[in-house]
Amino acid sequence: MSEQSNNIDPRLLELRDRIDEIDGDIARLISERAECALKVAEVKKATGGDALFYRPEREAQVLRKAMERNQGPLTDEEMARLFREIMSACLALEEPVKVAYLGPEGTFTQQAALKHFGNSAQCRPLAAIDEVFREVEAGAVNYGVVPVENSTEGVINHTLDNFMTSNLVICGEVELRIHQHLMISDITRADAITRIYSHAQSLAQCRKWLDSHYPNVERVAVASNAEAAKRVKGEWNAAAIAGDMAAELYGLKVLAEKIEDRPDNSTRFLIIGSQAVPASGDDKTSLMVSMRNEPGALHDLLEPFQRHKIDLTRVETRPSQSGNWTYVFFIDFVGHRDSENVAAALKEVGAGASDMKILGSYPRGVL
Ligand SMILES: O=C(O)C(=O)C[C@]1(C(=O)O)C=C[C@@H](O)C=C1
Repeated sequence: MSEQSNNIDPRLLELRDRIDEIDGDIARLISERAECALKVAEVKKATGGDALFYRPEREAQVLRKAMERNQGPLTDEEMARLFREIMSACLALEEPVKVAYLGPEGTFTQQAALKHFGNSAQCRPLAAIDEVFREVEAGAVNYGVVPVENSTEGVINHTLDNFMTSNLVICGEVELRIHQHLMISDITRADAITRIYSHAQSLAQCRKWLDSHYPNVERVAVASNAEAAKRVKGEWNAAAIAGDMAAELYGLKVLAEKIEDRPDNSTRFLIIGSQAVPASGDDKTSLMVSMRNEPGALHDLLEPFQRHKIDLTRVETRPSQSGNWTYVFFIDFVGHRDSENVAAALKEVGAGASDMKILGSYPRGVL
């Protein structure tokens, strides 16, 4: 026995033996679970047609159960995160899911993709939101991840506009707490910063902090936070505002942490795909409606939701691409399109609208 293990407290040795035993049990059970997933894949293949290995509604149920069952001491979120990874590995055994996200690597959208699909998914960065839509439409990937709204800065219009012309459906949502950091490279002189790079939304989310700490420094908007981090690598007088992943990916040093003006700063992302998702038991629906431009039109549009006791979670207006002074409303509400009250409300809204498109019903974000 080494000198070191001679000195170890016997209580610690005993506890570690117990942990080894438990790990053995967990490993056996995970393997058993993976065997089950393989059998599920066999059943799906035997059913024929377009076998759907990834099941968003089932995944949401598994994660919710993991949280409900949890008795501590781990938090419900930690427990669900562990199950998220187990399920991601099981799905990869069945068939790896291919996901495109708004890149480059190191963006918050990549973080959202990993949070939603786990580390066993095959994730690929694309340069623009339109490209993510296009790759999913072309079938080059199974799903796409795009940002849709930020709690400080509002909607990402580009994503909403894509839905006007796309036939893809929303299959899920992910919410991410966004922490912005000021970062520099190893050649940057921290006392000589004259330029700060970031995405326009991130610069806006840190406006007050920048006003008080770097009032005279030029703020340069670039295509993404990861792009900002990349640029800083070669510049001695520049800093970037980006998240943890970008700092790690480009080996940057964080000079100031969590500089976002609002501590509850978060971004919502959508999972887009080509197949409608059945009800999971706790779902949301997104809708796109165009209305004639008349007094009371918005009231008439929203009235059926109130009558059928449906909770609206968001109403957004965008100018229509087809004509002057017509508007398109993006509406999110609680409930699945197959449930009775939602189906009834949708029928009435559709009858009163000049156009209506259901963008999808999908499980409410669990993690
Ligand atoms: O239940 C299924 O349909 C499965 O394929 C199993 C499983 C899981 O590991 O629990 C794996 C992937 C699906 O996305 C959902 C759940």
